[in-house]
Amino acid sequence: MTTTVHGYPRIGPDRELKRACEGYWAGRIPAGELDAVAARLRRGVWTELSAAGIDEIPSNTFSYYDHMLDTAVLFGAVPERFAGAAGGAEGREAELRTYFAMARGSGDAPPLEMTKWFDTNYHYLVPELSPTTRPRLAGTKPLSEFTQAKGLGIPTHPVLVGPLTFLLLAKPAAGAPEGWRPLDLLDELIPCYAELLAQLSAAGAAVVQLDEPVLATDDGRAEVAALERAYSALGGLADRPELLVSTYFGAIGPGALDALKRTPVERIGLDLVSGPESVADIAAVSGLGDKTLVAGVVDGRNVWRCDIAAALSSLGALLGLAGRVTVSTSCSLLHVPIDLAGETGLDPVLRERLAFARQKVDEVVLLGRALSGGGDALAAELDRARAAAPAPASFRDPRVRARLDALGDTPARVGRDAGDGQVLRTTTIGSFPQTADVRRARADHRAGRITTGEYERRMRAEIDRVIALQEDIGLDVLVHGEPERNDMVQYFAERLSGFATTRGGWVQSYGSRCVRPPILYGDVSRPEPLTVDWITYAQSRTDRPVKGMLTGPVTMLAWSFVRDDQPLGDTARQVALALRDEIADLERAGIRHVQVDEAALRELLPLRGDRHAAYLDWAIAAFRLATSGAAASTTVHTHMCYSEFGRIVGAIEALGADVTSVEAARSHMELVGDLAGAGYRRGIGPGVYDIHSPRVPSVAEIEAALRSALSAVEPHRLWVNPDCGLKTRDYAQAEPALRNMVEAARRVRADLAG
Ligand SMILES: Nc1nc2c(c(=O)[nH]1)N[C@@H](CNc1ccc(C(=O)N[C@@H](CCC(=O)N[C@@H](CCC(=O)N[C@@H](CCC(=O)O)C(=O)O)C(=O)O)C(=O)O)cc1)CN2
Ligand code: MET
Ligand SMILES: [Zn+2]
Repeated sequence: MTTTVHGYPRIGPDRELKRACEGYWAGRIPAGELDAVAARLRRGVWTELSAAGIDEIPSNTFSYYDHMLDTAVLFGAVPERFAGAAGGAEGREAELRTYFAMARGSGDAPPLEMTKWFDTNYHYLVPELSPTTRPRLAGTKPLSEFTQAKGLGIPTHPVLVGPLTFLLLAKPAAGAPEGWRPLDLLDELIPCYAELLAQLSAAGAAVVQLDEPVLATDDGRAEVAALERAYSALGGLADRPELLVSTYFGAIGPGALDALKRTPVERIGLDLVSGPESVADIAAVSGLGDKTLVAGVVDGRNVWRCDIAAALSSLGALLGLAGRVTVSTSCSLLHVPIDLAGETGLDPVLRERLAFARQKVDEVVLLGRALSGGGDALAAELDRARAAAPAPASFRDPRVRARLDALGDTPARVGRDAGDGQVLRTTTIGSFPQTADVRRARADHRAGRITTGEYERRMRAEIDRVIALQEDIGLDVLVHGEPERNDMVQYFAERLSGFATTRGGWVQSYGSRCVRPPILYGDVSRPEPLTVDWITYAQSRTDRPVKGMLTGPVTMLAWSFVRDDQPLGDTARQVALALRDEIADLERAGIRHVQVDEAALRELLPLRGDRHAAYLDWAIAAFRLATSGAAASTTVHTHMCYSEFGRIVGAIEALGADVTSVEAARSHMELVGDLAGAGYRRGIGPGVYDIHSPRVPSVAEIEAALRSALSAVEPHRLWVNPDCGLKTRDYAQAEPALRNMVEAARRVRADLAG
């Protein structure tokens, strides 16, 4: 019985990669130093996995920014607009500048679009392909990382994004003919993979892992013929390593499984945690013959300890259905924090139930040993697991359960925001730039270098500044700027019972940006108001309305690690109840606008269409529970990130918010038309510029966006706002952008009036 993991976190135990990349971008460190940090981090991962006893160690799971971007660069898919991005630099420096320009933009060249990696909080850069793209093997990253590991005496299996996933996640570049699909490049891309496989084989790689998570989606499942063609071609090569096609984030279904079975690939990886029905699928295709099943039984997406007894019994059942079984994680460990060891502040009762990446590696190794007949270590581990098994009674709160039972289902609220004669009202999404001073104040407070009083004084000073600035810019509905929040989810988790937060449990969200997802382990309740002091302080500084700012139930769940002992919908209701109480307190304090962010509503949408309705049911019910207590005179706002809303436009109406702000800058206001088409009758704030890029939009382009939105929505329903919060920008970008936005709204209003 052998063991492997599909991938490992790449940011480093102390977010070394974040600091190195940000240092390089700011010109503080040269390319050579960045590369040296990266090489040390890779070595750290390989030696750790090797010392832990993992048999088959992955390589090329490292990335400076994102593995989809790496793959685009590897196959020469660098859009023309980045041709000048190297700016006269040469060699490695030129390579890195072009690479980061694709991720972050440079000069007039906007970056590649960024979007969610399946249903995770990781974001990838979307490759742009067109019929004129000529794929070629243009890079050496997988080969050089393999060689680096080999030089350390560690044989690894290089991991590549598979051709189907790469092409199905790519988008047609602007100007590609209607009806053309990136998948049309498959036959041209296969020889590039073939060339790479030959190189890896020559360098000594015995196995190569090709990741095809797209097979867990409806789009992927529809491409079974392409799947078979691709892997028959790669499998048919004379000169190649063994191939592992690894799939995750759900079952791939008997169709795709049978297709893979017909190809010559030697190994198939299945995620038995998100797709337990895979076991039946394997039986349905009469087993995998002499192929190896790489069985993902240790959850790579959540932080709960593996139920070793259950994992053993499912592995046992699989032994007869494949030539060999390799124990693995369900997916890459990219999505969990690195090590529990540093989290000494956690309640021991909870801590005992947790496993981060490093602990999951041990679980995989333990399962491998157990199945190879090493029973001793196992007996102790089984005892430990049994002791931690049922959730302790202290994690339950009967009062919360009784209140929820009594409330039952709540209808959508009947909003009344008719604009009061105002049109094209201007606002922002909530956060203002998190300056170095603000973050330093928080770090100083945490370390005890400044008192709570001093910390609060500094945050109030920041709020004063943000309010004064918004008045000066001329915005209509103001925000307090969220300076007191380390993160829009963690801030609330730190104040709600039932959540635990970590000191250093960082997980990459995109590029150098990381989050510490809280752990939602017990019944949720609100010991005291969460935001009322900050919002009422902000409101006391201005005559204009200030929006209260809350994070919605779905987003709290999506960006936390959530208990798995009850349906997500039940947990969401508990969070919603706490928010409902908070909104009541905000209203009592005189607040007239409340925004409940559901940034992750789209993200948590199940990958399979047949599961959408059930998800949307509980997601909408939770939002309604949170907001339906609000008075008709309160304007309830919500905000959602990302423009792919096609499948949830109907749900947006059902939430019952008076105003919905969404990302739309990149989709040219199409969303406004879609919403109108789906019968949405409430307020809409299509983001009029992209905050993810440092570029300052011109008045003219914002004006054009507003005019195009007005073709689908009446002026009193149109709100004017950026497409997301400003926390990742600095004031040098945020302030001129907001001034241009307000000026554009003024011009369009003047036209409407005249
Ligand atoms: N949870 C979540 N998911 C999300 C988003 C989001 O806002 N939150 N937004 C979307 C995009 N994703 C994002 C994810 C992270 C960040 C982000 O800005 N992260 C910050 C960290 C935020 C944070 O937790 N800040 C803490 C800790 C900051 C920190 O690193 N402090 C230093 C010291 C600070 C100093 O001296 O300057 C340290 O601890 O070492 C704070 O402010 O208190 C970062 O990586 O830099 C932005 C967007 C989608 N998913
Ligand atoms: C990622 S959605 C962000 C919403 C939040 N209110 C902010 O402005 O930062
Ligand atoms: Zn957002």
